[in-house]
Amino acid sequence: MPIRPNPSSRPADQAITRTLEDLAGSHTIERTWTRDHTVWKPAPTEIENRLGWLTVLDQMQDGLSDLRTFAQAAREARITDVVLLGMGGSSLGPEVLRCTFGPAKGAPQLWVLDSTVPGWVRQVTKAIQPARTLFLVASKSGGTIEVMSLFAHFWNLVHQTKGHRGGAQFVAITDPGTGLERLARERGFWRTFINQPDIGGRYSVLSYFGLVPAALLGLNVEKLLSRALSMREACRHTSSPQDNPGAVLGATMAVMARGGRDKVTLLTSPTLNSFGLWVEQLLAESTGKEGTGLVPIAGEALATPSTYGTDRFFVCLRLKGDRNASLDRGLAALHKAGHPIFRLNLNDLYDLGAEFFRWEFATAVAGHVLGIHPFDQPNVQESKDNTARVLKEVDSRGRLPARPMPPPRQALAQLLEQAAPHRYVAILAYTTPNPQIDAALRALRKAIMVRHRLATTAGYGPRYLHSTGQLHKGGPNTGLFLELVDAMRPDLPIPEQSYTFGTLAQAQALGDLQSLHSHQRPAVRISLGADPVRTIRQLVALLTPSARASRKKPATTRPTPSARRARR
Ligand SMILES: O=P(O)(O)OC[C@H]1O[C@H](O)[C@H](O)[C@@H](O)[C@@H]1O
Repeated sequence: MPIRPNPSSRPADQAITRTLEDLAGSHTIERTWTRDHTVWKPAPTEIENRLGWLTVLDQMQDGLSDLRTFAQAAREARITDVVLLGMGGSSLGPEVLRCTFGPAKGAPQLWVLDSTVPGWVRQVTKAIQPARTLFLVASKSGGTIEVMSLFAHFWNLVHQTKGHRGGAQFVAITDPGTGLERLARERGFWRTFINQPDIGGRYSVLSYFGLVPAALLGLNVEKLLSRALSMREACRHTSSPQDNPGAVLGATMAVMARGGRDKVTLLTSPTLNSFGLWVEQLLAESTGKEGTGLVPIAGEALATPSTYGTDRFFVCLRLKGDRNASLDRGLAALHKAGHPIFRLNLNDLYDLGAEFFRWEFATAVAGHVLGIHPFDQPNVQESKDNTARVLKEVDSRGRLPARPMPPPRQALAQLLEQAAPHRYVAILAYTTPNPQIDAALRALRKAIMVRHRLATTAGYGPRYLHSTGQLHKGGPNTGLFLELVDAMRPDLPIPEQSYTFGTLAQAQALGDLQSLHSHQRPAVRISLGADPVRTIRQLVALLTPSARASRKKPATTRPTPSARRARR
């Protein structure tokens, strides 16, 4: 078994074995492969037309030479940069490939832009030479507000640049018959990749949505696919699901969650750090509904075993030959302390292809075991509707609705007084990432984790809305939400819109806050002011008692009645 047998995990091992036996008895794996929707729900809605990821690899294999020719043509056109405009399933897989592999020699640099925060948009705008950049407009639905706003911005920019090649600098990836497909035709895009429509965004990394950027990065797409294909074959094992790597991971995650260990905590070799961005969307959006779900914890600092509560299930992705010393030490300590660990070993970076498929299959299996629908996202729309309402208000009143924001100290205290075992803190940062912000957010997570022994997540807004946002509202009511909102200065107009990028980002933050409150989720909003790094560091300081103070009084927080209720 992948879980180390020790006194604390033995009952869990038995439950996993029983679950795998049940999967065999109910023919769940065979029925998954024959696309039987009753594996998940009695009605076929958003199931029978969402299982294309099981077979898309074959179509992609047939398209390999086309992808190669396309990437070669981009090189010959002396493209220096590729900017991908997409959200959620259309951006996170490419972001993982970008961070993990980087561009091959002679290949253009890839920028993945999945934000409306003006500073972030400006950062990418400044970094590229518009006349020598290719824009990948990636959207399954072809109408996502962020993507269309970014498209309008870069379309304008390109057309204001000397030597531009207009529509020839744009490529679309979308489903058949979308508004984006039409737009691409009307504006004379270089190329449109029409994706198989029966694949949901978060299961699309091994389709055109992931493989077009992979080809442009100069990756060996054939090798990536062949690893995915091997894993797919392994995931066909039906008679003994214990030999099916996807089923084992899925059943284990679900059993662990049912037993209270619902924080799937990803620990990786340093090179694989970004993998969590993709897994977060897959697990959270697929399973975070009907008041249950897996809570993915990625990018958290590895800490001493006593810092973790009994709600953790660790999954380790270890890359052979990477700088693994600290990971190995941390794992050994966790193992000794009796924490359950599931280990996955990658021989080289291309094994990522296999992992993508394994996790997709595992998520579908976990969905079955948890009894939820792993292919819809019922609560994502609410925040979009709220954002639209806020924007309408801006249109009629000429400004964003005023909302009192308590001082940071008060807001943080108000949120964290509800800390209790099994809860988690989600930091939702509407700002522009840079190494200082990343470091400050990491420090904030660590401070919360050490002081309150809680799992933490951190996501940039509006990116997280298309990733963990579903879980926040539809999953277990155990999250404490800390929205950190940038001043959005200087702002940036969106061509042909009455609102700016800054207003859109603010409206998204406000819209999501309203959704969280309407689901009775504890959520506070803190303004990051003119100096976001400083503000975040101040929050860290509030949680980190000075050495002298901590000698006098141990840092404890008396749980409030609502926190006590949240305890299981
Ligand atoms: O690819 P698109 O249609 O633009 O969708 C982008 C994202 O939108 C929504 O938020 C969905 O919840 C995500 O699953 C999806 O990946």
